[in-house]
Parts: sequence; C-alpha cells; structure tokens
Amino acid sequence: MDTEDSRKGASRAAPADRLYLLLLLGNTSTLVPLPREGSVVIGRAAGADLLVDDASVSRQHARVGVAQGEAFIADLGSHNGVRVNGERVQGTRPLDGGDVVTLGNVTLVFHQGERPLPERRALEAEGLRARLSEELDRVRGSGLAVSVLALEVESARVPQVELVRALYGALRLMDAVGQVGGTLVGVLPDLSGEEAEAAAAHLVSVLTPLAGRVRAGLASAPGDGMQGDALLGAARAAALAAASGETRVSGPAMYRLALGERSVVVADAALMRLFELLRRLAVSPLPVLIHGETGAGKENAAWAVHHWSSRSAQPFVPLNCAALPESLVEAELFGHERGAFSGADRARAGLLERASGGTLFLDEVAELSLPIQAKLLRALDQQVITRLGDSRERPVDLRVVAATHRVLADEVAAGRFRQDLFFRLSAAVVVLPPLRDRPRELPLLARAFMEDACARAGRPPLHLSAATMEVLGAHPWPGNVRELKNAVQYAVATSPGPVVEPSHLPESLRSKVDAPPEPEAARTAGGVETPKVFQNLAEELRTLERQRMQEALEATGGVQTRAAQLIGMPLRTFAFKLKQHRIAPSRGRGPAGE
Ligand SMILES: Nc1ncnc2c1ncn2[C@@H]1O[C@H](COP(=O)(O)OP(=O)(O)OP(=O)(O)O)[C@@H](O)[C@H]1O
Repeated sequence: MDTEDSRKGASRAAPADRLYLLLLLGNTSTLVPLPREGSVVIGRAAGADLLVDDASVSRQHARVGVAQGEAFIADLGSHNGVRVNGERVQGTRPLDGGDVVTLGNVTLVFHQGERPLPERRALEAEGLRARLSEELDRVRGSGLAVSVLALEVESARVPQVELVRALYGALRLMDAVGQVGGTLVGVLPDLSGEEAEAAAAHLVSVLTPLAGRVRAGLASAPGDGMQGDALLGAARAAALAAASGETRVSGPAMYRLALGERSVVVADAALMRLFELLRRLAVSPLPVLIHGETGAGKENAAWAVHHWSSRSAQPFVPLNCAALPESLVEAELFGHERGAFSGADRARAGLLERASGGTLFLDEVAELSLPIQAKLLRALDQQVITRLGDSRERPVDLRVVAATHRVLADEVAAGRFRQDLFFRLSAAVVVLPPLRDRPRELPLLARAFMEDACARAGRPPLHLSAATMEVLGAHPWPGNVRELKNAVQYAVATSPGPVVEPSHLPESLRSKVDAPPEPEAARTAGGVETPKVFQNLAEELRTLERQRMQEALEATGGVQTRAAQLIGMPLRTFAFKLKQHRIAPSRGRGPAGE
C-alpha cells in the first residue's frame, strides 16, 4: 500500500516540483502546466496567457503566479469574481494543491506535485468493499482507525470522472475513492474523529463548485462497527440525513428524516436509496408511481416527493381510490355544481382543483374504474377539469404521485387499466419494500414508535425484552409499518412495568409467529383496517415473482446473471420472465453487458 502523505496543507511548506491548473470546460478537461517562477493571466481576451472562451470570464480575469515554489491567485478586477473552494477572493490569496478555483462559470483545479493527476479511477463497488475489508483487517491488527466517507452529489455540473479527479487531487495517495450505487465513497485509512471530519469538510468544499449540492456522511471503524457493509450503510445514511454542504457524522444507525410536518424513520439501505431517489425525482416535474404493499409507507413516500418539490408550499391532497364507492369518485375528483345530482345542494371543488399548484396523491390508483381513468387522463393531459353539472373547463396545475399494491403493467395486460394512463403516471417508478424485507429497520422502527407512544402517554421509554424482539422479528407483517405501529402502541398501553414482554403484544401477533404471510388488508380512508382482501393466488405469486426480480436487479445494479443467482432462477428463465413481466430493459443489463 502506498503510504505517501500528499494531503493538501501538509505539502504547502515543501516547494512542489511542478504546478498545474486543470481547466474544466463543458465536458472537456485540459491540463495546463504553470511556470516554475512567474505568472499567467487567465481571461477571454486574445492577449491572455490562458485563453478561456466563456462569456462569464472577463477579458483579463485573474492572474495565477508562482514565487519561490508558492502559488497564488489574484482577481484582476473581473466582473464575476474569483472563488477558491467557494470563497470569494479579495485581492490575492495563496493556492494549495487540490484547490478548486471558479472564474464565473469556469472551473479550474490547482494541483502541485510530481504526479499531477494520476489516472486513478473510482473503484467499482466490489473493489471498494475489498479495499475497505483490507483496511478493517489492518485496524484489527494495529488498533488504528479507518473512516468511510459517503458523498451524495445532487446536480453535478461536470462528468463523474472529473469529480473523482478532483477528489483524488485533494486526497492522500493511500485514500481510495469508489462508487457504490449512485454515491461516491472515500475510504480514508488512519483517520477518525476530528481529523476525519476536517478531511470530509475539505472534500465537500472541493466538490461543491463542481457538483452543486453535496451532502456528506462519515462513519469510522472501530467506533461505528467493524463490518464493511454496515459502515458503508451508516455513512450513506448519515449523508442522506445531512443538509446540503454539511457533513453528518454517523450516530445511531437510524435517522428521522424531517419532512416538514412529518418525519420518517430510515435505517435500511434499500429505503435510504429509495428516499435518495425520491429527493432527486422531487425536483423534476415527473409523475411518480410508487409500488408497495398496504401500510408500507407509500403515503410517506409521496409526501416526501411533495415536500422536496417546489410545490411544497401548496396543498398535498391524498385520495385513497379504493375507499370511495364508484358513484362518489367522479364528484370527489372533479367536483360538482349545485344541483348536479340529488343531494348536491351547493357547488364544490373536487380534489383535482384543490390540489392545483400542489401535489395530488392517488393511492391505490389501480382501483379506479375505466371510465374514471379516461376522465383522469384527459385532466392530466390537458390540465383542465370540468365539474359535474358544469360545461366550463377550469385550468388546473397538477403534479401526480400515484401508488398501488398491484403490478400496473399486469392490470394493463388484463384490460383493467388504460395503457395511456399507465404511461402517464409511471414516468418514474419506485418500489417500496415490505417491512418483512427490512429486518434491520424493524427493531429501530419499533423503538421509534415506542418512544413516540411513551412520550404521548407521558411515561418514560419502555424496554423491549429479547423475547418480544424475537416475536416481532418472526412476524410476517402483512400490514407492514402500520401494523407494527399499532402493535407497539397497543403494547405501550398494556405494559404495566418498564419492560414490554410478548404477553403485552396484540394476540394476533403472538398466535401468528409461525403462520405464513397473509394477503394484504385494504384500508378505508379513515385509516381503519377493513377485513382482508383475498387475491387470486396465481396473481399474487406473479406479483411476488416480479417484485423479487426487480429487487434482485436493483441489488445487483442491473446485472442479470447475478440477479438471477440471487433469487435462484436459471438465467434463461430470468431473461424470459423479464419480458413477460415487462420489467423495463433499462433496469437491467443482459449477460453480455456484464
Ligand atoms: N419509515 C417510516 N417511519 C415512520 N413511520 C412510518 C414509516 N413508514 C410508515 N410509517 C407509518 O406507518 C403508517 C402507514 O404508512 P402509510 O400511510 O405511508 O402507508 P401506505 O403504504 O400509504 O398505506 P396504504 O397502502 O394503506 O395507503 C403511517 O402511520 C406512517 O406514518
């Protein structure tokens, strides 16, 4: 392993052999050597030493100079200013290796050293895990530390390769950068505590001018555990909970995402990725379709999209399409004029009108009848509605988030759902895993709900006994998070002492420890569980198969061979069923692409 320490700051005192500027313009990058002594003028005018053809750069914008091995930059009175690592330069300031300089919209990275830009690429997830595991072995042997830094980049202005280059420019040679899912991850040996935080803050400041918004999360071994995946998960969770430009240090392995008036508990890696995806989708105008079982948190996910969107100050209007009788749906959605039908004694705006400017959440959208689907499609396509009993069209401005526990593509194939509406709603599809597939989250959610229930009841937090945890862990949770929340609230109400034992849990839970998962329960609009809705078994199995295939593809980054292995399905069958289930090809790469 290379142990040379080239972290900036440490190297400032020693004169560098060569100094360079890396000019990033559009999708290209150019390496410009600096003189050993002297200066270059950067600008848009023909006389500049380094000519930068960009309207945001002044004719003579800045001077970069080298005197006695030390580099500096000066603003030559430019119109848009000079920034170093985001800070405006007043007059002259020294430059350190890895400093990111912005002149208007143009970015330069200053580098010093023998090897200006070693062609180091981001490691693939597997390589990064292997590297982390080596470092963890070293920690076991030496008692030193290793930190994992997750960097979530929201709106990169340059290609990923440039971000990685900038990171390597600011890191020591012993550090490694890799990519896990959409997250840039740094493995920083021998660093923990304040040193690791300082390194993280520096890297965020280096990336920010290139990447817009960056959030960082930090986890360190041995303090946060000695398992590579757990450390990665903890660092990514911390990054998700961090504000833009902030580094969040991993705390307990659970985060409450504050989403305005709601908060969501996130601990499972799949859920973290999902909320990360929702945050990205939120800023686009795309309609989002959420797949998930009842009580799995679909409404929370829809709320997250609304909360993170530019519509958050406008209404969020939920409608459970399964809870309304067919005769009422139309009036509820589109509104009515006075006298439109018997009992319509006054005019009333429908949900679409009320959601105008904000977000309409259509829960269980597959339950809408075909005639209502046609009207909804027209309203969404044309952004106008007509109230019942009225001939006037009224403009609406809608963003729709829809949810269903069914596979909508199958509903289309069966003729129960309009294909055009399906396409209209499913520009972005996210799959919310059921609680039984989030074993890491279960105890954390249980504790979080218990703390809330105890606080509301005005009693000190209770302790869940090991036996109770076992019962919770063995239950299949057909009602998902809602069922868990209800069970915990029940336990808080029935436990007389400080410890919750299995006998304090609802009877239904205790007696079903060994029972197979049940079909889903439908919910009424008021949140009250209604009798179980039984599905055709073949249909349920198809849904399950499709869901597992999608999850396997997501877990393997779209690599079909490995996804097929994960769920024990022959590759040819897997490939055949991808088509059968209409799983979009973009979700997965074929064996040839692996
Ligand atoms: N990650 C979470 N953290 C905290 N509370 C959660 C979480 N997920 C779900 N809940 C809670 O569980 C309950 C059910 O969640 P939600 O209403 O979002 O589920 P749903 O999938 O929309 O259900 P349905 O399909 O029945 O409409 C709510 O009280 C919600 O606040």
